[in-house]
Amino acid sequence: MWRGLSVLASRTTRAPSRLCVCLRSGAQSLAPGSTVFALSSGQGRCGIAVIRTSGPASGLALRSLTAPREPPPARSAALRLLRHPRSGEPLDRALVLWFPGPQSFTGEDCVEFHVHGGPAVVSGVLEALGSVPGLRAAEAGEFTKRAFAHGKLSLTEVEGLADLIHAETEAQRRQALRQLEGELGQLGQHWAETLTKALAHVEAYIDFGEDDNLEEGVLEQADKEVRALEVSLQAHLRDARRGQRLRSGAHVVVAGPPNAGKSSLVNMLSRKPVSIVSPEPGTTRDVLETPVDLAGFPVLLSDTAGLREGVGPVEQEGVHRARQRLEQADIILALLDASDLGSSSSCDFLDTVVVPLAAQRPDDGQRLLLVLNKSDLLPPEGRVPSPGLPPHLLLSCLTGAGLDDLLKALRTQLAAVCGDPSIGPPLLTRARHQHHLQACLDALSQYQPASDLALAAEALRVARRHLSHLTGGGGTEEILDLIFRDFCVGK
Ligand SMILES: Nc1nc2c(ncn2[C@@H]2O[C@H](COP(=O)(O)OP(=O)(O)OP(=O)(O)O)[C@@H](O)[C@H]2O)c(=O)[nH]1
Ligand SMILES: [K+]
Ligand SMILES: [Mg+2]
Repeated sequence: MWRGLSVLASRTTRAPSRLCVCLRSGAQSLAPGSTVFALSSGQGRCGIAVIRTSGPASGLALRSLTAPREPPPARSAALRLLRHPRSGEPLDRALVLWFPGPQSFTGEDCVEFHVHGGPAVVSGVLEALGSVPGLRAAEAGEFTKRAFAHGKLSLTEVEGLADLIHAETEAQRRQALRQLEGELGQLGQHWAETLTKALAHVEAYIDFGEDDNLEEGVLEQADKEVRALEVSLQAHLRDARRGQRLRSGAHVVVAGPPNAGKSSLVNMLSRKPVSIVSPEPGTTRDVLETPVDLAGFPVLLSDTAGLREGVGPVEQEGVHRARQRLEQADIILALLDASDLGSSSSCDFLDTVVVPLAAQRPDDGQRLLLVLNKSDLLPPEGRVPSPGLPPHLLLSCLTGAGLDDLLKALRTQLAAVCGDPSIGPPLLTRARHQHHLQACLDALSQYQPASDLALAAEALRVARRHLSHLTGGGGTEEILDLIFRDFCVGK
C-alpha cells in the first residue's frame, strides 16, 4: 500500500512537468532577441496615439528619446519632452511609461509613448525609434507573439484577444472576453490533469499490480475517470458548431415563393437597401449576402430568388442557387404572402420546404421560422389565414407591424444555434479546438486497459498531448502564423 501510493505521488507530480517542457520548447523557438516598435493605437488623426516598444533595447530607446532626463519609475506615467536622438530636434511632449520585464504585456522590457495623435508627430517618433541601435519595426501580431513566447498568454487566450479586437457584436465580445480570461484554457488544463492522474494510476498498476501492495481499485478508478472525460469531450464537440457560429456569424436565409417580400424583409433587417424590391415576381436572381447584427448576434443574412418552376434559364439558375443556399442555412426564414397562401407557388413552398422542416426536431440541425408577410392586406376580421399551417408569425414589411415579435423569435433561435456566451461552459470557437479534442477522443478510443495495459498507457499519453496542443499550439509554426496573422501591426 505505502509503496504504491508514493509511486503515485511521484508520477502525478512528474507528468505535468513533462507537459511544461514540451510547451516551453515550443515557445522558445519563437523567443526573439531583437527589440521592436510600432504604433499600437489606430491609424489616422486622433487625440492621443500610443507607440510602444518591446525587447531588451527598450530602456535604451526610452533614454535616447527622453535624454537628458532620467527614465520615470517603473509603471508610472511621466511627462517628458521627446527629442530625435540624432538631431536633438523636439518631437512632442508626451506621457511615457516604463514596464521592465517580466511584468509587462509581452514579458520583455516595454515602453509606451502616449503622444499627440497627429500624423507628423507619430511618424517623427517612429522614425526616431528606428534610429536607435537594435530597434526595428514590429510585424503584425508580434507583440502578442512575444507574450505567447514568454508564457504571458496561452494560445487560446491569444485567440480570444484576436477575437476581442475583431468583435463586432455584443455576443461576440462576451465570448471573446471569456476566452481571453483563460476559461477555455483552464478547461483544457483540467482535462489534461484528469489524464495525467489516470496515467499515473495505470503506470503504477503496470509496475506494482502483481504485488498486492497497491491500493485496491486503482485501475477501476482510472477507468471511470477516463470514461467520464470522454463523455465531457463528446458534449463539447457536439456544441462546437455553436461557438464557431458565434465567432463567424450564423447563416440566416430568407426564402419563399416569388414576391412574398423577401427582399423587403432583408432590407428591413439590415437597415440598408441590399436588394432591389419591385412588384415584378422574379426580381432577385443571385444570392445576396449581408452581415448584420441581429439582437447582438452576428448574422450573415442571405436574400434568395423566389422558388418556382417553369421559368427562363436565368431565373432557373437563381432558383438553383437559392436551394443550395438553403442547405447551408442555420436558420431559415420562410416567408409567404399572407394574402396569397392558395397560389400554387405558395402551396409548393409549404409542401416541399416548410412542412418537412417543421417536422424536424430543432436539435436536428436547421431551424425554421415561418413568417406570413403582407398582413396589412388581410381583412381586419379572420386574422388567421389558414388553420392547418405550422406555427407562424404575422408581419407587414409595409407597416412594420409584427417586427418586434419577429426579432424576439429570431433572438431565441440565434441563442440556440450560437449558444449564449454569458452562461454555461466556454465554447470551442475554432476548428482548431475541435480538431485537438477529436484527436484526443480518437486516442482515448484506444484506451482498453483490460486487454493491454502498456497500450492503454500510451493511449493516455497521446490523448494528453493532443489536449496540450489546445493551449500550447503543438509547436507547429504554421498554426501559430495562422493565428497571429489575425492581428494588426502594433498588437
Ligand atoms: N402590401 C404589402 N406589400 C409588400 C409588403 N412587403 C413587400 N411588399 C411588396 O411586395 C412586392 C414584392 O416585394 P419584394 O421584396 O421584391 O419581394 P421578393 O419576395 O423579394 O420578390 P422576388 O425577389 O421577385 O422573389 C413589392 O412591390 C413590395 O413593395 C407588405 O408587407 N405589404
Ligand atoms: K419582386
Ligand atoms: Mg427579391
